[in-house]
Parts: sequence; C-alpha cells; structure tokens
Amino acid sequence: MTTAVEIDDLSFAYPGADRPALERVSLMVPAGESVALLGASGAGKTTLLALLDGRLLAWRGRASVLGAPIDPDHPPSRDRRADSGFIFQEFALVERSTVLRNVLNGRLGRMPPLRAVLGAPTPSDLEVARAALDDCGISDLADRRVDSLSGGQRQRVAIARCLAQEPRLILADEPVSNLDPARAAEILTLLTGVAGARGATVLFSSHQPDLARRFAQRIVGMRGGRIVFDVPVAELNEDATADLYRDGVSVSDVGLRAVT
Ligand SMILES: Nc1ncnc2c1ncn2[C@@H]1O[C@H](COP(=O)(O)OP(=O)(O)OP(=O)(O)O)[C@@H](O)[C@H]1O
Repeated sequence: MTTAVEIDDLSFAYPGADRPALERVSLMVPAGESVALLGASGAGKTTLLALLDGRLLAWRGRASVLGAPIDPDHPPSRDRRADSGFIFQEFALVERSTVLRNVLNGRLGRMPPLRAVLGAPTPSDLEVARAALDDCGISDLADRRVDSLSGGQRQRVAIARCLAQEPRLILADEPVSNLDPARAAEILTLLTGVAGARGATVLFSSHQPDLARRFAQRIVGMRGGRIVFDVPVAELNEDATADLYRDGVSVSDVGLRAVT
C-alpha cells in the first residue's frame, strides 16, 4: 500500500500567534482513500491543508506528500506542486475569463515555464482540459464567462481545473460550504467519484458530519489544532463528533458556512 500523506508530530504557529494552529499532529492517508477533516471553526483544518499544499513554512515535525518529504524551510518545487491540486471554498477562479480558460489554467504547472508564461496550451493540454470539463458535466459551459455561473457550476469549474492538473492528491478546503444541501451532495459525489476513477487521493475539510460520513472512507476529527480521532467512517461515534463542536458551537448550529 502506498501512502499519499504521512505526517508525524507536526506543529505550526502563525507568526505572532499566542498558540499553535497545529499541535503534534500525526496522520497517515493511504493512496486512493477519501478522507474528511471534520472540526469546528478554528480547529486547524485549513492550516493543515495549506501546509500539505506547501504554502506554509517554519513548522516542526515531519511530513511527506506522495512519498516525498516536504521541507519546512523551502517551498516545494514546481513539479512537486503540480502533483497535488487544491480546491478552495471560494472557488478562486478568474471571474472575467471563460470556463475553458480557467480549466486550462490547471495545466500551467504541467507546461514548460516559457509556455506557461505565454499561456499557450498545446493540443494535448486542450484535450486534457476538455476531458476534465466532460468529467465534470460542464462541456456546454466551456465558452461561458465564470462571472455568469451559479455557485454549483463554479465549483464544477474549480474541480475541472484541478483535474486538468492531473493531480495524484486533491486537497479541498470546505469545497461545498457555499452551496445548498442538494448542490453540496452533487459536488461531493462528483469530486469523490472523479478522484476515485483516476485513483487520486482526496483530503477534504468539512463542517458537516453528515456529508463527511457520506463521502469519506475515513474521518479525522480536529479540535484546537489537534487530531482527536481518526476512524473509518463505520466507527464514527456521535458523542466524539459532537465533542468537536462543544464550547458554544453545536453540530446543529454549524450550517452551510460556519459559525465563527
Ligand atoms: N493567517 C493567519 N494568521 C494568524 N492566525 C491564523 C491565520 N489563519 C488561521 N489562523 C488561526 O489558526 C487557527 C486555525 O485556523 P484554521 O483556519 O486552520 O481553522 P479551520 O478549522 O480551517 O477553521 P474554518 O473552519 O473556520 O475555516 C485559528 O486559531 C485561526 O485563528
């Protein structure tokens, strides 16, 4: 069994913060698994995903992504970055650009640097982008500007952009918290389905235990920067889940976008 993510005794504090955002975190995610990070606002989910994406430095401990250690002192190389894709809650798309152009942006990390600067896709880049649009059911939107799309359609574009990158690991930070419940389930069905079909690992964060249970094989509960449980979905315990949200925030209070 290969490992997509391996973290051992990892701690991180934002500069100037009076307490760590991640404290003594250890985690192992086998390749091909779909894992949900569950926890209240401030639990450290975004920080953990950003760290795995190579965007945070000066942490302590050990971490490997797709079998290679990440360095707390240097950002990852361009090639390494291309192997993991990130899906943001707020989509992070170029609003005034077309859907196809946004999806092609996912190819930039796979192009030689000069071609990427010129933004000149090859026929094979176009083929990969069109396949990603097709997988996400949005081929008919290819020429539409992103600023004319609904939230659910935008998140499909963001997933297609990520797939165009051909990542082996997909990190998704609350990918459905801006969507209504029906759309949220649709998008997680799509995300975990296309990732599974391509053999990619998915690590997604969520405030919603029901969605985590439905779409992940394993649930990692976080609270106050620590991992408090890490269980197969069948072993998820209601009390332990509710505990994640104590201190003024209850599970039922945690709606589509969180309580802060
Ligand atoms: N850029 C930052 N600078 C300083 N502190 C930060 C920064 N980003 C997050 N934090 C702090 O780090 C801790 C973990 O935050 P993080 O955003 O990772 O939690 P989260 O579980 O993703 O929360 P949410 O569900 O609201 O996104 C919190 O105490 C937060 O206030």
